Amino acid sequence: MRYAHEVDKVRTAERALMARLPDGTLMSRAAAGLASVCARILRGGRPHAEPGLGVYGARVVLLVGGGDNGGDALYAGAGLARRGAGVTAVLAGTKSHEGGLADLRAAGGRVLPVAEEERVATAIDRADLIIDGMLGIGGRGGLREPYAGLARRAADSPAIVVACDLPSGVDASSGQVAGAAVRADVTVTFGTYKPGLLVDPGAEHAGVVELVDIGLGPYLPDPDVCAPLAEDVAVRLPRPTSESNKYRRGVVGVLAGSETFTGAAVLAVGGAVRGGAGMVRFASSEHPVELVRQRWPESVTTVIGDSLDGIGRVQAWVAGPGLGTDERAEALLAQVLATDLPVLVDADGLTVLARRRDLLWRDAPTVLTPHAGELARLLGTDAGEIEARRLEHVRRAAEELTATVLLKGSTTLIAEADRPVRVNPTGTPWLATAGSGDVLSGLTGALLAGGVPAIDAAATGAYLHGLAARLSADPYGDGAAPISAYDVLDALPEAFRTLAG
Ligand SMILES: NC(=O)C1=CN([C@@H]2O[C@H](COP(=O)(O)OP(=O)(O)OC[C@H]3O[C@@H](n4cnc5c(N)ncnc54)[C@H](O)[C@@H]3O)[C@@H](O)[C@H]2O)[C@@H](O)CC1
Ligand SMILES: Nc1ncnc2c1ncn2[C@@H]1O[C@H](COP(=O)(O)OP(=O)(O)O)[C@@H](O)[C@H]1O
Ligand SMILES: [K+]
Repeated sequence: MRYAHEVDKVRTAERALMARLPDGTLMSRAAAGLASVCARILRGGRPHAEPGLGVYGARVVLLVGGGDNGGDALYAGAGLARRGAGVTAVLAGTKSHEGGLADLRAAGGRVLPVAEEERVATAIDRADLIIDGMLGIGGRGGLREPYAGLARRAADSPAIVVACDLPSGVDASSGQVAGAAVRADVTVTFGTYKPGLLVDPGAEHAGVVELVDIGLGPYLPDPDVCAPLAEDVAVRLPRPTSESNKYRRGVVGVLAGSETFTGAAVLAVGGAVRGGAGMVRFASSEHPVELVRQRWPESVTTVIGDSLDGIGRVQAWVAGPGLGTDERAEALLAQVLATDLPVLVDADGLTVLARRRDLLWRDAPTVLTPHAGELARLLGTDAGEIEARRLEHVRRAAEELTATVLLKGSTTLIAEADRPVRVNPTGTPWLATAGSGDVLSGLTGALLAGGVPAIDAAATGAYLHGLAARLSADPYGDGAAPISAYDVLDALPEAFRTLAG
């Protein structure tokens, strides 16, 4: 698991640790870690695997702000200068870290005030590697000048950009980017991950994130956000044993599709079948039932009117994809939510819930899987607001709607009240294709029916779904192609095997 802490918690932990150490110890640990990652990158090591030019003679530019983030960059630059790099520090703050500046000078580094615009521009344009040390966890809001101009210039330079602690302009606690911000190829972060490095839009600005241990671990409280690694997800996968039969593995009820929308039902049932359900019971009107029966003969289908009576026993429900939003859909959704079973609500089901939030007052687990537009309807705001502050909104939704909320998008977030928000690390932008969300709901429903707790089912579903999409869009890791929701379904067995193996 990668754990992330908000700024106030990082500061409290840093204070506790600093009180036990000689002055400057933490900064020198941070700077040493940063310098060694930069040296590795210059030599062509991971996470930049291209043949490197080496540290000796490399042109390194430090963008130095007025706070401790600038101090880290100056000390790291001094370290690189001692290994033979040509280091230029661009001083952009109203002041600069004195110790760091003295160390850089002593190591033979060059110093340029930001006001020397032409020389600064030339240095940035010719750099092999740029260290962004303008703002760290002390940053607030979008970058102001002259930082914003330096960030733009760095973006146009062919240099590799390495952010110190976090890309300047990214809000450390939320991932919000309110204006200009640095786009890094690599971010070297200290002590713990910051939520803004894992959650978009910040995550996208951070590139590959490397954590440097500065000894903060014992002083950190519970995390605010975490991103599971493959092994964290693998242990939660339900695996059939010799004791298993189709009922014990979990029966999923899928309430989806309508005379107008049939594809969503076929995909959601497919997600449930490929998600490892022992059995899928599909309830809908005539046309979708006919199509599901043809494509998934292994499912048990029932044509229903406006009642679910006679469907048979299930252990969890998936309700909503293609269901429509009329009174019948509302009545059926109400019946599903009146059960004492785990229920996942998606798509049209969420639109119905936006006008019938009272249906969420239940004791059994409820998982909601909105995209930003659907969540906006549920919370009475607009999608742009949700996208800009995804973390805040997914938390608010989990609390107000008393549900496990999986917010889809470029980084999928999963929230449940009083728990760290989980960030899904898999996926690809190629997944943004019609119908892929229906596959996710079926798949997650199968995990719920298999007895996986709601937050783990949602996190495992999102992980497998994103992995399947990646395996299908870019099977050899050498170039991606467009995929359909069906391709994601077809890649699910391989995603399971990859994860379990
Ligand atoms: N406190 C510690 O123990 C450690 C701190 N470290 C470093 O210290 C950093 C935090 O240092 P600071 O607290 O000095 O804060 P920063 O260096 O992040 O920046 C603070 C300064 O930036 C200005 N500023 C804020 N937002 C701005 C904006 N949008 N545009 C322009 N200027 C803006 C503020 O006025 C303030 O002067 C960490 O990110 C990390 O890099 C590391 O050395 C590890 C140890
Ligand atoms: N920019 C993106 N990068 C990566 N994944 C994305 C992006 N945009 C959307 N997705 C993913 O694509 C899927 C789309 O689901 P959804 O919006 O429900 O579509 P549909 O309703 O057509 O099935 C979700 O899993 C979502 O997380
Ligand atoms: K920075």
